[in-house]
Amino acid sequence: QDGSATAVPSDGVEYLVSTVVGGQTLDLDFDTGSADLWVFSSQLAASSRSGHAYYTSSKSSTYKALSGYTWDISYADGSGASGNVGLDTVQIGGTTVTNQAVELAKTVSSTFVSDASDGLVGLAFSSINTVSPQQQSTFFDNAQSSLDSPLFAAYLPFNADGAYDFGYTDSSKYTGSITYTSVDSSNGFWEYPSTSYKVGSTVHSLSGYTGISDTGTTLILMGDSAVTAYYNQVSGASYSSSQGGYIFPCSATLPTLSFKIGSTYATIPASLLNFGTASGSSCFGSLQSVGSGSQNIYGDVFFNAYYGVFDASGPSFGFATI
Ligand SMILES: O=C([C@@H]1CCCNC1)N1CCCCC1
Repeated sequence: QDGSATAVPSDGVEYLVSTVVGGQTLDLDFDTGSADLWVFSSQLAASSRSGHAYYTSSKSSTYKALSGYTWDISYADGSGASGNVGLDTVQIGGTTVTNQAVELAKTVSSTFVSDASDGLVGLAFSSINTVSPQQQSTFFDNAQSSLDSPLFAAYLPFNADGAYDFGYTDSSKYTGSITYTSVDSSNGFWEYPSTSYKVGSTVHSLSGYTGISDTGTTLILMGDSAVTAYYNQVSGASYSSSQGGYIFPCSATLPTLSFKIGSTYATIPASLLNFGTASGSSCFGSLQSVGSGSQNIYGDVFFNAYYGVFDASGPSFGFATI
């Protein structure tokens, strides 16, 4: 059944969605850049569970253990988690999946202990799920047959409650029309060509680059050529190793940043490109380096400006101004 679940911004880093797993309510981070649904669990050391809600399988009447199944995930930001696996009923908004693979954490890295989420719902393609010996399907893959349309959408307005819509697009959440581009899912991501960007009105080529729509990443991460070109246009900008990225005087005038999603530019307004105070009168940029490779990562800052539609028929990715 179609449904919508509220996404609440949490300390500007992530959006959390209240999710019921085997009758137990957890605040989970919806991550279109990975494909594991994992939760803080009673199997974690008490020190790792501190400050978090966690799932206890023995308290669920619908839990079924998958004996001998394990999972172990490492994210590009250096964080990670691992544990064992069972099946249970998962309810998100009005959409319920029975016998969803629920990955119970036995270990989580320190960033997860300090972050607000009680786990993640992976919404990338099931081909990159880490469960062994048999890969498991995502909540979205399992839900598709019960949805009017095989799609979900992310509405993540800046500093305000948003939503994830399952099975339909909600025209009250965007203006104008949704522009779609074909997705190449061969790497397991919602990935598409992204071969040009603009700093203000100046056009630059990004030959061979792709973009990945990742609601689990906070910022916009692009190749070093684009990041350098952008901050060259910001007076007083510099890379700060202590702050871990580009900073600039909070009084600086910022240009807009646009990048192609397929053949259509998405434009991020200057207001969203200042992520906030780094230290004193220095502010931290919402555009940072992805490091090596030719995959740009378009995270929550992108979704602060655009309603994002993840359509499994095709597959395709669509976006519309919010
Ligand atoms: O590991 C990640 C991110 C980390 C933050 C949470 N989302 C997944 N990647 C981004 C997408 C390409 C592969 C690496």
